[in-house]
Amino acid sequence: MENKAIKVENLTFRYPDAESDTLKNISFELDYGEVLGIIGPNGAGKTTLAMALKGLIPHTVDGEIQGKIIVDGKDVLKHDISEQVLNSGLVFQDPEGQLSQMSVEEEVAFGLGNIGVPRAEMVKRIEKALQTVGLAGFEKRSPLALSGGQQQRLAIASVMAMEPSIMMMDEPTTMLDPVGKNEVFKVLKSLKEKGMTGVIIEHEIERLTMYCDKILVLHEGESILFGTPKEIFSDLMLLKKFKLRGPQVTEVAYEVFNDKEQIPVVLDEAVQSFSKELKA
Ligand SMILES: Nc1ncnc2c1ncn2[C@@H]1O[C@H](COP(=O)(O)OP(=O)(O)OP(=O)(O)O)[C@@H](O)[C@H]1O
Repeated sequence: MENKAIKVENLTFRYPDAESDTLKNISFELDYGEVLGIIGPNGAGKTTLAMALKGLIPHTVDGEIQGKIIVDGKDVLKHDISEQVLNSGLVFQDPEGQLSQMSVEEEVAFGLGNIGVPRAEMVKRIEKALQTVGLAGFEKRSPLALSGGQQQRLAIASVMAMEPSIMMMDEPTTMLDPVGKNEVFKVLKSLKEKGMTGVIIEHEIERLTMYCDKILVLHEGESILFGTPKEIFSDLMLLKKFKLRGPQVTEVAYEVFNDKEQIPVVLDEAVQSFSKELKA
């Protein structure tokens, strides 16, 4: 039996008064336990797609939508937004903008209260979520007194505690300094190891290759490429056609290796390929 975490079929969307479609006939599937990275230039439609997967489109953001979106077995276009909260959690770019409560533990509790999680269960979930993102011991602090990386980890904990079947993140590290970025990527890596199903919009291609199972490349609202990081990033010529770059190791290796089948897309792989080349 077919059981996909996400199934998108011929999704087309147009904002009210827009002259053209922002999403054009997009189709892809994601299995449970897989992480999808969405990349593409500014204005390609990445955030719009994330909002559609989450059900914000069309339930809170208006527009003309066609096609099918099934997330965790539910038809997003037919279900009310309140049901989507349980389905998929969304972490945004701006860490401070998504925090509103007085203390770290209240921040995590807030969403749980909204979905009616009983008190005892809430305490357990808060502890587990803060532990996972490395914020145990910060329960009583003000979210606003945290660093950017800590704030974003708190935002992730708040979403995680709701136990959504799919975690969605829209550029969760873009506004962070290198230390904050590393902190968040470490958390994402550990969530991935725990079997998280996720969707992440991210500009840091090097990072994406490390923990995404699939990559979707959007360009002017169209899904131009979909596949494994290896399939997508080793074809540099194709990426360049759409003004995208590959991981740095791939770009360097492309100049060195004749056998394009052997082009690495992650650092570990590159080290192996280069040492083999040097020995040859
Ligand atoms: N509410 C809206 N009404 C009309 N057009 C919109 C609206 N929101 C976004 N758009 C347009 O839809 C297109 C896709 O925007 P979107 O934010 O989804 O792209 P993106 O790939 O996430 O870009 P970025 O990388 O800059 O965040 C853009 O042309 C944008 O101007």
